[in-house]
Amino acid sequence: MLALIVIMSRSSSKPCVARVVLKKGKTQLFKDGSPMVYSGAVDRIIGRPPPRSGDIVLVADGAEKPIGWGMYNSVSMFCVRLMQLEEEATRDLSCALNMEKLLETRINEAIELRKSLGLPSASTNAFRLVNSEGDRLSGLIVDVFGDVAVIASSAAWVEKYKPEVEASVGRIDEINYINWRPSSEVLKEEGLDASNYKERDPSICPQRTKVTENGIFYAISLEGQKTGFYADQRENRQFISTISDGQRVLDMFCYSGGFALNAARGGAVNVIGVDSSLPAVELAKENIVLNNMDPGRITFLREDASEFMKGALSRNESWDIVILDPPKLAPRKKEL
Ligand SMILES: C[S@@+](CC[C@H](N)C(=O)[O-])C[C@H]1O[C@@H](n2cnc3c(N)ncnc32)[C@H](O)[C@@H]1O
Repeated sequence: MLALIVIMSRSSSKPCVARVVLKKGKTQLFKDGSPMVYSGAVDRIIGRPPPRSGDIVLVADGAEKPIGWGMYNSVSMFCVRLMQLEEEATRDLSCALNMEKLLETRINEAIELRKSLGLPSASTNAFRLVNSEGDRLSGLIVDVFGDVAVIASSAAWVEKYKPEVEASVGRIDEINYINWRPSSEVLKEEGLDASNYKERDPSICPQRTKVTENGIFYAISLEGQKTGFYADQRENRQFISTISDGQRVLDMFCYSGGFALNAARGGAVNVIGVDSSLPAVELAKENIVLNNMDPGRITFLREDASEFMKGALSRNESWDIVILDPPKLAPRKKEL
């Protein structure tokens, strides 16, 4: 049974959902779960009037049989972000072709999954609640820092459904503040000019917050890099604390000092953190004070990584442990 066609025929409010028909041999990738339907995979689009950016569309195989539905974008190289596959819609019709309901369901699933992983826990109140494709919400990231949720949007549909996303996240008991952070550069490629979008409203969300992770406190600037904190390195940061006793440690690309602080807490005799960003280094220095650490054993320097390494080489300096957590070296093809 084709659940999506049944829904369409029953619902007078969705009378003309266009169909994006894939080229022969191009469907498996999407049936297997990749949500980004790139333009090169599309054979034709059926629908009068043709779909506009932000419309819900069906994605169909070469025989025009729907394999799922998603959000259309006429500008992006990903012309559809698949939101739900046909088989899932067949199992539970409640979310089929219904973005509001689907969003609420997916975000609730993400909350339950994190709870099953023990997040938040006694050892941390900083974690990624929604991880874009990983939680089948391509383009949406939600990080939780204590009672603040930072929402990073990198898809046009996320901006379109901003009120619904905020409402779903706002229903979480622990959350008192929401900070919306559009990824301007990526959204440009989605056809949105996000350069003048208002970010944090200081009367609604503070500029700073504080979290704890593995017994270390971190000041977070909600205007800082990405969402403000690299929650993904939690386990690696903790690992460093277990191998640092008596070691000399270099934390290259240190941001707010996470690896360095863990090394110092783990008994390192000397720790240096290096980052080219002044706000990052200031935050890292603030975190030394916040954690009552000995400033004689831990130093943060604002310097370019290559320059620092050239200097270290000429000074014949070496370390027992070197952590390298660099930014993307070639974020896009043209920079290769
Ligand atoms: C992925 S983040 C590091 C996150 C950090 N390890 C943590 O656990 O929070 C990469 C860092 O590299 C810094 N960075 C970028 N280019 C740099 C360069 N040329 N030299 C030094 N630092 C750089 C950025 O400012 C950013 O803080």
